[in-house]
Amino acid sequence: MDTPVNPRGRTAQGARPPLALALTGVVRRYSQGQGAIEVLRGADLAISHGQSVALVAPSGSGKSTLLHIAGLLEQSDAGEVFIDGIPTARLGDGERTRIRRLSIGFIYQFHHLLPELSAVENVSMPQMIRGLSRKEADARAKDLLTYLGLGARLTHRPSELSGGEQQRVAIARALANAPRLLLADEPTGNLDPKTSDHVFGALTELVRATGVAALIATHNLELASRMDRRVTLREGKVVELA
Ligand SMILES: Nc1ncnc2c1ncn2[C@@H]1O[C@H](COP(=O)(O)OP(=O)(O)OP(=O)(O)O)[C@@H](O)[C@H]1O
Repeated sequence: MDTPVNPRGRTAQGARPPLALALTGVVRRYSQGQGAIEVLRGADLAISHGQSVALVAPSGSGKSTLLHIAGLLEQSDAGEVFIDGIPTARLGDGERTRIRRLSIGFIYQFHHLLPELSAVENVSMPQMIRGLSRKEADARAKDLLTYLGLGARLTHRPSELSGGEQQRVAIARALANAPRLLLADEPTGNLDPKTSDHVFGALTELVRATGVAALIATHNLELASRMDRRVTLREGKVVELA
């Protein structure tokens, strides 16, 4: 079943606000050896503001590809990606980077924190890039980290934190600029089951508290059941799950 998408998320009367994310007819091919594989073959997906969606699909089906395209980290070969109603396919790199910085938070499986910076500095950095003063950025970073239970770890560097703590810093960093859309690629994939449950709990709580729209790839069905919707990838298309 293909999801019918009205990318700007409006009713016939034009009353509703734009969707946080809409993908329409997204195609992505990679050359492999002599030939090419088509990973996404006209994928459609619409996510409203405040909605959380789990992406549960087999390894190699294209989850990371879809997330990278939705996060404007990668270009599609065809189709359109609307962020907050803005079509992005024809934008240049500078404009795509600007939208990404303003509107999108990304959490990776491996936290990708800067090793030489403390927890607070890692979370302050994206805010300062956006133009906030160090004082304002640090204040928000401390609030977020404390909310995530890291109040006693603010000045620790990543190497001084556990895997679960590092991933909570990565969650705080992704939400630091109050994005409209949060994308996460197996955010608890490298954690043990108990830590994974704890980190995912913190993530879902923060998603609810901030009202950010979220698309989270996970192999964990129990964690996926806590999201508003579940989707999968079948033959390069997004399919809604029960
Ligand atoms: N840069 C690339 N060049 C060539 N092929 C690629 C590239 N990136 C991904 N692929 C291929 O596209 C397919 C989908 O990859 P992708 O990483 O999106 O899958 P995934 O569902 O995220 O997998 P996993 O759950 O194992 O991380 C795979 O067959 C992969 O080999």
